Amino acid sequence: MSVTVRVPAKVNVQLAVGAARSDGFHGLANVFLAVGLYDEVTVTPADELRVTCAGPDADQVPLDRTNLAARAALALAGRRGVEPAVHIHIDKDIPVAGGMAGGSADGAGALLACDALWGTGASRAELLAICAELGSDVPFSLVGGAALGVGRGERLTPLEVGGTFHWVFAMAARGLSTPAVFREFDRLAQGRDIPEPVASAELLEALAKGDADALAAATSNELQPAALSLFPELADTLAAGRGAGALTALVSGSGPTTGFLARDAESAEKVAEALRSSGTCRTVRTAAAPVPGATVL
Ligand SMILES: C[C@@](CO)(OP(=O)(O)O)[C@H](O)COP(=O)(O)OP(=O)(O)OC[C@H]1O[C@@H](n2ccc(N)nc2=O)[C@H](O)[C@@H]1O
Ligand SMILES: Nc1ncnc2c1ncn2[C@@H]1O[C@H](COP(=O)(O)OP(=O)(O)O)[C@@H](O)[C@H]1O
Repeated sequence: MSVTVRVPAKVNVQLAVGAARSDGFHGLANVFLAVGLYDEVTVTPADELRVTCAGPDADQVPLDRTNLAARAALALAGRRGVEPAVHIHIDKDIPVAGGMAGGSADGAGALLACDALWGTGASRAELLAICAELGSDVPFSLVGGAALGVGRGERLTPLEVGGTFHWVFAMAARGLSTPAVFREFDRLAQGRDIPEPVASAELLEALAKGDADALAAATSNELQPAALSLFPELADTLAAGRGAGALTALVSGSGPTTGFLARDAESAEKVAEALRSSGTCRTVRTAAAPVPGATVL
């Protein structure tokens, strides 16, 4: 018997970043949108905990106990006094170290899958608490849709979305480390006053109305200058997408994946084609949003 869970990637339509806290994390106003690019996590009873991974970026995924899926299984088993004897297989389609929360998706997916496989019957609140221990982005991978994350991004309020948004994502030739991007943010912020991060009222209204033009006008990512400082070539990718008619172009979270909001599916295909022939990125994908969070198939 096995259980498979499908989990989406995310893009941050707003990422407001506060000053570094004493625990090393940064306070955020993080507006997440779940997008239709997915990893699938399958768990099967086995003699001992084992992780395997398939997909274009599989060689970059750790298969030891640092894998977020393994950590999720261990965390649930530890709390519930269950042996973590499970084979976790990840079918990976979300780019690795791309700023789209692929590892977080696998953590949330493994948690939900193990809960179903072992019949632990953990409450939603308990699952969310384990997710928050695993990483700041992991709770959102469980809930999906759209949400505002505050604290370090783990305290979520679901948001209403009044329509479908059409996105194009350009994957870069190499990854960017999230802690390195936050460190670069701190370096660039030295000597400046950093305001408390707050969600933009215009942005929340644009989401609620499903208004792509208004959303494009309101998107912002305060990690973007840091990501561009570490990976300057991303500016060429952003320019290529803008030139092809994207309503807005931004770095996704800590990057280096870049996201382009298009007016409709047809325009998204045009932007994708232009990015493919621009020679400024590794692969290009289109995806609609929002989509549900981790789901047992
Ligand atoms: C930036 C964001 C935006 O959604 O995601 P990515 O774009 O990397 O996917 C997130 O804040 C990343 O969340 P996640 O990848 O879960 O990070 P965590 O494992 O919790 O933390 C990794 C490291 O990032 C830094 N970090 C993370 C979150 C936060 N609010 N402040 C931080 O300073 C810390 O250095 C921390 O040690
Ligand atoms: N299941 C997983 N999939 C991908 N990366 C993982 C996983 N578990 C742990 N990692 C580690 O997390 C790092 C960040 O990966 P990822 O979550 O894909 O990117 P991001 O934090 O930029 O969204 C990787 O470089 C890898 O070392």
